[in-house]
Amino acid sequence: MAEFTSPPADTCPVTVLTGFLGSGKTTLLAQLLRQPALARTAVVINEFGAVGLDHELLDHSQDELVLLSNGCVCCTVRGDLQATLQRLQARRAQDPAWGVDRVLIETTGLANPAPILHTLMADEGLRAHFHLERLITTVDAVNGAATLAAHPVALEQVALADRLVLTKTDLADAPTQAALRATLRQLNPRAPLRVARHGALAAELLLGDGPWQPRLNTPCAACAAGDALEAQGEPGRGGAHAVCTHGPGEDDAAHDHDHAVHDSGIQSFSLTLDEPLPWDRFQSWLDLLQRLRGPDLLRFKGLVAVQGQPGPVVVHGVQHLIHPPHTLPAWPGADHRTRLVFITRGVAREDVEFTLRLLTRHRARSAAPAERLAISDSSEPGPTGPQAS
Ligand SMILES: Nc1nc2c(ncn2[C@@H]2O[C@H](COP(=O)(O)OP(=O)(O)OP(=O)(O)O)[C@@H](O)[C@H]2O)c(=O)[nH]1
Repeated sequence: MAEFTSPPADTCPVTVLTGFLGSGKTTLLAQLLRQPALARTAVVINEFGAVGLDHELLDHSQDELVLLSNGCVCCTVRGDLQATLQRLQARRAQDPAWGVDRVLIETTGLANPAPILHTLMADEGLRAHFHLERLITTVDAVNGAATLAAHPVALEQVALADRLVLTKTDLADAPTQAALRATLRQLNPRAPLRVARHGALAAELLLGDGPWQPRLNTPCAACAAGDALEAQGEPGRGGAHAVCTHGPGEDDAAHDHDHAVHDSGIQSFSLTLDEPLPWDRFQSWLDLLQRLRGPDLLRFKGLVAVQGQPGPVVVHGVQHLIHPPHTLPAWPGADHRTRLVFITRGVAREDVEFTLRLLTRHRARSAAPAERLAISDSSEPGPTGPQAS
């Protein structure tokens, strides 16, 4: 079992920022990095898909930004995280003028924090130079309850946090928020719960206060969390909780949670298009895709090159919610092509690409795109959130 003693005073604090897909991690991070408390922070961004976009949208020195893409720091690119931290430490040692005195790791929305904590706490080489300061979990006020009920990894993210941040409160009504707050309190009674509107939150409310304090010799946090959900009449871990196979009393962090969470029918793919698109047709396609496959579109985001626009349109969708797109005055990097990233459950890349190309090139007069997408017509209601404008 890893020993959890106070970290040496001269080790560098590491904050892990996690939260389910689209729950507002990057939005919060962007706001935090504007504050003096995080001026000397190296940021490690982990993206599930092969194409990363978040790093392009963050206004942070590229010298202090590392992208780990195409895998998850809790499993497939865990070794990359170790190597990245070792490189950061070597740079800090060689170049004191670099001035980095804090590391912030934004995980993918599908990451289980337990193995990440284990990496940070059990690797002796890393422990000599870094200590875990905070585990911050964002929870989306609109999708939070459904996400906690459907995705065991979201329970882990909430249960292990020592700060919870409720996002998108501007989009959720008071009863929805009250019910979610009650659930979060039950899942994790000790973590202060903060609210961030469009990421706005004082860094002092999240950081400081000494190192992260794990609960030792308790049942797995997610198992306990699942039990709490069941007690509320929600589907908790039940038979569907595939995360933990150990018994009460084992140390969460001491065994490998390298489980099948990413294999349960969830896939990621990206599309790149060379030619700028007509916005109205792109929007029609997005509406169709969302209407027919919304519940299975766990997350999509992208930079869209639009005909006649100097900068890209940024699009975001989270389950049934399409966030209002916004236009950037200029492209953030050298690549000016449309890039779309999808994380889906059972929506085939070929169908998404076929319908996108068909609808954006020729205004479809037949039902072909709808037929192609309506593999399992969800007959779910359309988006309840704000429509793309
Ligand atoms: N209305 C509203 N939208 C928000 C808020 N916070 C975040 N968003 C929007 O939610 C969408 C997803 O936010 P991100 O910060 O990219 O979420 P994320 O957790 O980093 O997403 P992934 O890591 O890609 O899964 C974006 O369109 C944000 O603008 C909020 O408080 N209110």
